[in-house]
Amino acid sequence: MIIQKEYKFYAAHRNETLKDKCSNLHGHRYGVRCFFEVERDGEISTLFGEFDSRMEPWIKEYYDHGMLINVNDPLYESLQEHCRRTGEQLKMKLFNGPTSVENLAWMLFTEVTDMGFRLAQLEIRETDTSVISYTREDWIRDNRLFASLRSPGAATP
Ligand SMILES: Nc1nc2c(c(=O)[nH]1)N=C([C@H](O)[C@H](O)COP(=O)(O)OP(=O)(O)OP(=O)(O)O)CN2
Repeated sequence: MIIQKEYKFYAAHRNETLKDKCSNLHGHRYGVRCFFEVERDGEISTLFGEFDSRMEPWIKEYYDHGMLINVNDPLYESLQEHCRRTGEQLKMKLFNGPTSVENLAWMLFTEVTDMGFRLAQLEIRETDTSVISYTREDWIRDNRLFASLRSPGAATP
């Protein structure tokens, strides 16, 4: 059985590897739709609130009103320097590669799995017109790819 739950967060990012408008610092309202695989145990399976009580604080702490940033992006060095100089603590979610929605999907799939939930699929909406569907098979394939490259697509927090 599948339970769908939807979450959202607002974050800044840029994709410095794309030499177009996407390399400008900008923001999105990211939509995250989770497809949780659950087993019925009597009247119900997993309470909706069990998902929310893990997912909502996580998204709020690590993603919401933060900045997704590739540690290899020269901007990251400048932001670190800014934090050192001013003492400000900017919320940055670190990626070991471009902050593409594909890498975001891998990162979120890994984190949700680490929480103990079993995902069949994630859908990530970046814009009004662009949504990616990321399945368990995609995640397994990416894990193999990143292991062979010895460099994960995204860093854990
Ligand atoms: N495969 C991917 N393609 C693109 C990604 C991505 O992560 N994976 N990201 C971007 C940009 O970051 C961009 O912010 C979104 O681009 P785009 O859909 O072109 O933006 P629009 O303003 O045109 O959105 P509309 O909703 O169509 O107005 C680009 N591609």
